[in-house]
Amino acid sequence: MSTKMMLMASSLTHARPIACAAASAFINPSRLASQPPDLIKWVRREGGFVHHSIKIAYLEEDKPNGPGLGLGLVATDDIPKGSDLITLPDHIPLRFDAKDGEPSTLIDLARHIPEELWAMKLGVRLLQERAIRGSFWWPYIGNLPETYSVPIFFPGEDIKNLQYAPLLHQVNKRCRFLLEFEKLVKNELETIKLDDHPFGGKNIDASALGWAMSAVSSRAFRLHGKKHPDGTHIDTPMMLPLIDMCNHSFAPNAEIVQENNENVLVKVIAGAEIKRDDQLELNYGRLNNDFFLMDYGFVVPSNPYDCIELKYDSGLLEAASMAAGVSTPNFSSPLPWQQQILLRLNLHGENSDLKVRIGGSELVEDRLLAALRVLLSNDKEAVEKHNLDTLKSIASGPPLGPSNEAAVFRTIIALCMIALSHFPTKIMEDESVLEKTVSSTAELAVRYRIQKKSLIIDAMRDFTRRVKLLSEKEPVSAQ
Ligand SMILES: C[S@@+](CC[C@H](N)C(=O)[O-])C[C@H]1O[C@@H](n2cnc3c(N)ncnc32)[C@H](O)[C@@H]1O
Repeated sequence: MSTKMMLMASSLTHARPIACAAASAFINPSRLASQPPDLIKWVRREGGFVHHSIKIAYLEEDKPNGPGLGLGLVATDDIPKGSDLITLPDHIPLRFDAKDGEPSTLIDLARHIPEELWAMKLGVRLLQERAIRGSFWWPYIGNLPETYSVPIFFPGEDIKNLQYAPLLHQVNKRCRFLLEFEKLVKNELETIKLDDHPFGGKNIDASALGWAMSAVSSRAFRLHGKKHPDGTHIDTPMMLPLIDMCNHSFAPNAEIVQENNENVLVKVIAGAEIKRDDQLELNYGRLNNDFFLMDYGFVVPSNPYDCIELKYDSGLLEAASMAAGVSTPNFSSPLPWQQQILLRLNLHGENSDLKVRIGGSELVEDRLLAALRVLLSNDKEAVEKHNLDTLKSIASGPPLGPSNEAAVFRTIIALCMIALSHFPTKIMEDESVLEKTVSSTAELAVRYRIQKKSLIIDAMRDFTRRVKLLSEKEPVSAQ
């Protein structure tokens, strides 16, 4: 990683007027208001419903996956499955609703935000409300954390400590965007009259923008917003006060339901029986740990959706197949019929998508599996007997025979070994780092990289077991 990137990242940790406080405050992030307003009372006063057996509580639980849970919703009594827990009327969620055709500096600024950073778009809206004295949303905003444990706020050294190139690339990209956007915001607002200033004349720097982007990425939900003329709905990211106090679980006991009711926009119901003192948990989605860390600031241990990303590259595949003892010239010069299949897999050609995944419950991305099966076979007729779906499926057994399948799995094991060798430290060394006293950001970075390495090792184990099973069925040659 370049020094430039570390500098950029660390520059976001500077606290300025509207800003995100230093990364060291992650352990117990305080709220924007020193004495935050009562959010439950506010939601009820505004016509929302909150189940009488719910409270907001500080969860001291020492989670081994991040800086702690912070606040959460907890049941003060047993709640039966199916009960309504929270309902919010339409005017409570905070969204970026540009009125058609109406000129606005905020809309002009939002035009410069790439689609993938949608959280920044809603983030500028949040900053606008944060700057308004007496904003309708202040009871909500005052309850937001002052800091976020996302990598854009890590000191440069701890970004480096993540050790995983695809994530470093994403963090770098976000930091670069924030610094560029800071300049653009300054330019656009330099000569604006105070009355038209979207942030009440306040200075908005990269740190403030990063705070807002993280507040949104860690708390917003995508719901059906306005209707298209054809009746379908536009998915709109919204901040859902109080509902966003629910923490994440892949086995949640609460669910978000969108109503077709004029007065209620969204509600949360008990998806399972909830016992007294249980936390109310929602599923944030089938995300890998890169997204959990970048958007939410924590990692999920043994996350079934975690994976590693590789570039489909002939040099890399050649090296892996050679290490696996199954080398073939087909990776660098595929035969014309093989090339046709690579085209259909979108691994060849102009608009190809060369990012492929290994690990997690999917084990190996289906496109990579099919490509390896095809390239490690010289039997055109045998390949053409199968449709693409069969070639992509790991569950349907070895379509091109056990020895082809074993060669494929060995190549994947070698790819895993190459990926593992790119991490500068071993898991044992990482674990010994965690035994020492380290900063919360260093700890989070080390926990993240341990999870990445563990998933690679798990995938290698799984494929080794599969090779063994295949060799029990039929003696497998090295070729
Ligand atoms: C939607 S908010 C939930 C409320 C939040 N705990 C708070 O204090 O405001 C999401 C944030 O909660 C924390 N969080 C949620 N689920 C978690 C989990 N399973 N493990 C660790 N932290 C979690 C993370 O900081 C995340 O960014």
